[in-house]
Amino acid sequence: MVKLKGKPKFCFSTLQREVTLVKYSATSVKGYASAWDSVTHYGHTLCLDSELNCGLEISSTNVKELVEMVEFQPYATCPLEMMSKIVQFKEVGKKIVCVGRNYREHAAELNNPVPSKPMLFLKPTSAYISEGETIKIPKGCSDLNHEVELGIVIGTTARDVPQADAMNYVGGYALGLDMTARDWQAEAKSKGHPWSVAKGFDTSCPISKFIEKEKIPNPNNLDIWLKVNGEMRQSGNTKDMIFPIEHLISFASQCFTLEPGDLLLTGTPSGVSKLNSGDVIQAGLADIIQIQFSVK
Ligand SMILES: O=C([O-])CC(=O)C(=O)O
Repeated sequence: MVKLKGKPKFCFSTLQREVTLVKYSATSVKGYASAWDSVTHYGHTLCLDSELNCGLEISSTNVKELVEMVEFQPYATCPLEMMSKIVQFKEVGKKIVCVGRNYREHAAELNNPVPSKPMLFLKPTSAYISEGETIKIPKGCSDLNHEVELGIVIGTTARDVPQADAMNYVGGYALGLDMTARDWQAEAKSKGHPWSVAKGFDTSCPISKFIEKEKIPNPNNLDIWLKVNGEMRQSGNTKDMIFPIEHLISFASQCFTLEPGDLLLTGTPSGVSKLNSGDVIQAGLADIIQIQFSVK
């Protein structure tokens, strides 16, 4: 049991009820919790002690102490109900917005020009698979490629947001693969057709579980890598993105209303290569998360 010292000072309203944010420290994360609610928030289940309306019982084993009351945080304008929902972004999100050619070396390896503004395309959410499921080489595809990417999970509805405010709309992150039928993409490119089939087929978006926003203080400087059968194929850093996260969110929000749970995939570093049935893909984001998928 962790007890708050003194009276809560900072309150804000959610759709449900008035809550107070408190800050607690843990060995690995810092999180925010409501003192009068029982919510799963950033992966920690927090329960109100009914006797002490300033008390919190935190079920996570590594929470050490309550640090302080915190001031109103812009991202907390997302109602707590919604915040706990975006952890389920695969279920609640309505779209996957992808960015093409956001790393110079990747544009060069496929002989593509570097874009002067973000190049966006969409995948359907039916493309999602989670660990334990298999990437299926689509029938008729003879050149399935991996593209590892940092994903941004939108936390709050974003429309025409300026770059300076863009990070306030981030709810969290995920590590994703933008699986690409390269032969189908090449054919579409040559005919001036869209990439929907080459990029949006079933199982074309293997994705990690939700990563808490707090775990990534600077998403614009993160090692990102991918191995096939234990061999490193892609090894990059998000600092090499042509358009950083703030730019991408701002730009994308001028094209589409970004809604809570939507995913923005930020482009892939160089090293993409052909996959075969039986291959095993491992990918990682700094020391934050690793994923594994097999190909069939
Ligand atoms: O298929 C491509 O090369 C475009 C793309 O998605 C990326 O650059 O991440």
